[in-house]
Amino acid sequence: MRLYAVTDRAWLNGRTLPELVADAIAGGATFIQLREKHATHDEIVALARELMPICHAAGVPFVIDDEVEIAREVGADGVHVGQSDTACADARRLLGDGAIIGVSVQTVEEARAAQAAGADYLGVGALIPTPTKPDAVDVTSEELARICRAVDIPVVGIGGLRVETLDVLANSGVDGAAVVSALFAADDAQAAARSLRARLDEMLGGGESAFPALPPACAALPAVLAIAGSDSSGGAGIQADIKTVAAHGLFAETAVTALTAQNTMGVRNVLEATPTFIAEQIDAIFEDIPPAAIKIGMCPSAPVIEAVADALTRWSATNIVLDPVMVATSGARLIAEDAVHALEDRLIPLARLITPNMPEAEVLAGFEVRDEKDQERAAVALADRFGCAVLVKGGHGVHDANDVLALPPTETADVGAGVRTTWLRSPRVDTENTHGTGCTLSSAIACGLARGLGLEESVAAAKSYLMGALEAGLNLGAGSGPIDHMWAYRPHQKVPV
Ligand SMILES: Nc1ncnc2c1ncn2[C@@H]1O[C@H](COP(=O)(O)OP(=O)(O)OP(=O)(O)O)[C@@H](O)[C@H]1O
Ligand SMILES: Cc1ncc(CO)c(N)n1
Ligand SMILES: [Mg+2]
Repeated sequence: MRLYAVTDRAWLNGRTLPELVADAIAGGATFIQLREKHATHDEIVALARELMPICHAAGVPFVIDDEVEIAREVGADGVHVGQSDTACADARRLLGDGAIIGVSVQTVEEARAAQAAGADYLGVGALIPTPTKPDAVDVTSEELARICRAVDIPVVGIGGLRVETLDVLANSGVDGAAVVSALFAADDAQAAARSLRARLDEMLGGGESAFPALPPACAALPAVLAIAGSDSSGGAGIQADIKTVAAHGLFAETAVTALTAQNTMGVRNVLEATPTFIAEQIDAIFEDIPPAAIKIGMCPSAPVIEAVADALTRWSATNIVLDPVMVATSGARLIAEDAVHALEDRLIPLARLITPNMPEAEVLAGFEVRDEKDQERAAVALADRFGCAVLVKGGHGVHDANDVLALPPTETADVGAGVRTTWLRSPRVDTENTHGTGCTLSSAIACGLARGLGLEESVAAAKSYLMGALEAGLNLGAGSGPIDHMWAYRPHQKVPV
């Protein structure tokens, strides 16, 4: 609960709240509260449904201010209630033991009463005069310290907190800071979150404070199926897929297409599964736990591709993200020359989204893809040709790691228009350790789709997740090493690269 972000749409300036929340999380926000004082019931429900998957994709709890019924309706992780809102005990009765319930307090007495009523954390403030309350310091830093000493549950300070005023929390015993305009009025919410996190970790000690984890999985946990090759090094392939799906709090199922003897320096051998055995794996899965989304990775030969395509057609599978794996980061080929046609004729037509890197886009588009202009041209050409969405990834580019997403009319519901493109931009993380980034990204996108996110939001959330995994700075192996799929669950301490 180190950096607790309370949403406010007052300063959107052309951005969307999901974009701002994804940026805040990418910058280090660890808890999101949707707060809407004037929106209608339906507007709050719609906003919650957009924000929840983005939070859960990064392992961040999502609560709603005051609206207990809506929290129950959308399955939010909990609520935050004030002294004049629904009582904590009533909220607990409505939402159950697994919910996270926060209470606003201003005195030791209110704090003790909230803890006794079952609160999981407290919000204490306002600590700093704010533009809306220029003369009100409802709680002094001394009273804040007394409240922290009086209870055993986490406490966040709130009210007028920004990087310059965080010192008011020093030595108080709080677990974190709740901020509003410092994040949502900032020109760059991700940068603002980074600055706030850095100051808070410096002041309160690095790492995450103890805080209720996400509620236990509900019975209807969405399943994501990965049809891919095993990477013995654990960094890419089916291993990366399983880790990514688990990190998103979803249920991973797998159909293995091949075994590779591989490490960060290369692939020394490949053992293909038989087409029959691949079909048997997929049939077994669909007969029992049908997946909400599917990620297809390494399919090393035409017979394997035919078997996968036949099985997915047999099951009328949808929400398919196809990563057209051709070459590993180490440079080893992962598909037979003659299999590319089978990929184009049988698998791509089944996909909702394909995610070629630049070399793969070059093979599929039939022209050079060396810069962002080529990336966009290839994405549009492939979306036009196959009628699916196309994400041409920019990891093999020269400058930043910018990916371009081409959306066909079927994704934009704007049938009159042609293919629309949008860029997912991120700074290039200064690391050699990028093994499995493509596998991880495509699986994370499938997780977004499995949670009911739209395609653009799924790609944006997946990109944020991937950035965290890269920035964690894992440094294993003598070659291009793996990334940290579990970064969102670790204390936010940089692993020295
Ligand atoms: N150093 C980096 N910093 C930030 N993002 C990166 C970096 N390298 C790759 N990416 C991102 O990782 C994703 C995968 O891109 P890339 O082009 O590496 O795919 P790939 O070659 O299929 O990866 P893989 O090695 O898993 O096959 C893209 O979103 C890309 O922008
Ligand atoms: C098994 C497997 N699938 C995909 C990739 C792509 O990186 C890899 N290196 N290994
Ligand atoms: Mg790849």
